[in-house]
Amino acid sequence: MSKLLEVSNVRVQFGGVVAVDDVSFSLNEGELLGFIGPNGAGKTTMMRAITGVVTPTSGSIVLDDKELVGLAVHSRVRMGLGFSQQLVKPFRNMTVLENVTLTAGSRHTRSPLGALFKVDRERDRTRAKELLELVGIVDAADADPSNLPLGYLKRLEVARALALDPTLLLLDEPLAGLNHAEAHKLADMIVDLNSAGRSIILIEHNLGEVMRICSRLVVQDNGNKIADGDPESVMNTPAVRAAYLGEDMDNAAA
Ligand SMILES: Nc1ncnc2c1ncn2[C@@H]1O[C@H](COP(=O)(O)OP(=O)(O)OP(=O)(O)O)[C@@H](O)[C@H]1O
Repeated sequence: MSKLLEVSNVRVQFGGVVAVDDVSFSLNEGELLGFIGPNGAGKTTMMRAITGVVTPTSGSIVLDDKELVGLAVHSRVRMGLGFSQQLVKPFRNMTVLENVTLTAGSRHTRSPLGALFKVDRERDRTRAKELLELVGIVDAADADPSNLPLGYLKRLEVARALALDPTLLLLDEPLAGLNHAEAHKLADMIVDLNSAGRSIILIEHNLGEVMRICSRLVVQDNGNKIADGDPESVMNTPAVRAAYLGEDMDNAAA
């Protein structure tokens, strides 16, 4: 299996806080990797280092044999990176379909204005509709996102990430705030995306779903990587159990 992403010795420091401390891991093509750890472990910071929102103090991040560090976010998106954020922030003055259409249009241009002009392009609309069908919210295509429940918004966020047609999809807590049935359904959808060939890194606190769907886990605690391997042996690692002490593992896995 060939390597798609290689993160080497990445360190991110905010003033006196070392959020990510010399972390290395890799992702093979076609993998669904769970990236987990307790609150404040530095997971989102690592994701932001990969997307380019934060700049590592040191280290290297290579996607498809190309160094990402130093490149702007839009360049990384063009190179095949797609991501959904922890906090869902759709454009509220547009319908759900327009939100995804606009993102699909932004694949063709760097300028937000250019993307706006492309909003009516039939090709992007058709693609956007397909994606809404894929994530199961096509019934809300004409709705204003501000009227939608969180379960829909989370799936809208995934559809927007997919509109960029990424080689590597980074999902930051897509299941957060969803009830058991909604989380299960969205997790199944993530599996489907992966089965269709999409490589995925899933940052998630819902350990039950992570254990169910991921083929490998990387665990970060307090900025350090403490485990990397198959889900069962990782969760049985003493360092991982200790990291989650204080968090109720049974609750986390519920
Ligand atoms: N922009 C920032 N400026 C200063 N400190 C930050 C910044 N972003 C994150 N941190 C700090 O870095 C550490 C790691 O935070 P991060 O959000 O990456 O953790 P996390 O594992 O994603 O947490 P959670 O699971 O709670 O979302 C925390 O101590 C946080 O306060």
